[in-house]
Amino acid sequence: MVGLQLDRLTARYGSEEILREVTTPRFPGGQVVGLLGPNAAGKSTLFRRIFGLLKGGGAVCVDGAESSRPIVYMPQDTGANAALTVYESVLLARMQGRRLKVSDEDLDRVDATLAELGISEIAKRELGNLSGGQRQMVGAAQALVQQPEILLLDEPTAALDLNRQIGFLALLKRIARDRGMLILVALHDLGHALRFTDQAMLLQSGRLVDCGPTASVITSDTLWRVYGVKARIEPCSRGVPQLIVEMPD
Ligand SMILES: Nc1ncnc2c1ncn2[C@@H]1O[C@H](COP(=O)(O)OP(=O)(O)OP(=O)(O)O)[C@@H](O)[C@H]1O
Repeated sequence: MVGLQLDRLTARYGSEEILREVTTPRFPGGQVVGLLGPNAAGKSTLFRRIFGLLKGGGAVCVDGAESSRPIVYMPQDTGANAALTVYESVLLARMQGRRLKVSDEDLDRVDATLAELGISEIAKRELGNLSGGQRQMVGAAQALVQQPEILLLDEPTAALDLNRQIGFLALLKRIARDRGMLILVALHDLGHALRFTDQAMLLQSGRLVDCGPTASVITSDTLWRVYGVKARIEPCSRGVPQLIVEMPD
């Protein structure tokens, strides 16, 4: 099964150093790993660096991959080519790096991905006419249809309503477990992170300040230190950890 480990990764924009020697343990396939941290902490930059869009020091170590291009990245803003339908855009994403000839398996995979994400009914709509949430789901479909071994998702739930946020994150957890995929997902909702991620990486000003099982990373102490928020974590009646935020004075 695939694994990913980051070894002293750095990245800069011009002369400004953004990532400062980010080193992690090996994350194995089958897990969902939350990438957490305040605005401008460097989450998107880390994804770009892992995916190879940015160069820098250190190493992205992938082991156990079966394909030559195991990583797929869904950026925060996936953009929209208005001339394409949803179906065409997802098929186009599927064909990236493959032979030009579309097979029945490719078409089946597009259908299955749209169905899995609950967006089959908008397959024939043009991208330019979609709502923000619909566009975000299509972006997720474009990423998942490629059947990556490692998937990097940058705030994939930011435009989704509560029902779809929960449905989508639960789906990610199932997909990771069932297909042995490693999913790294940047999230601002720490309650969702507690519920849906196995491990978490917490970034602050380009440094990894904590990494490990999510419940050990999201604590009253780190919330105060990193986010400046007073909060406590308590299990609900079903034992699921809940984040209870205190109002600022
Ligand atoms: N193309 C760029 N050129 C120069 N600086 C950039 C560029 N992209 C991002 N930055 C800077 O790098 C830092 C990290 O940005 P990044 O987008 O990685 O943060 P983030 O943790 O994803 O933030 P957010 O939660 O707000 O999306 C910020 O200070 C940002 O202004």
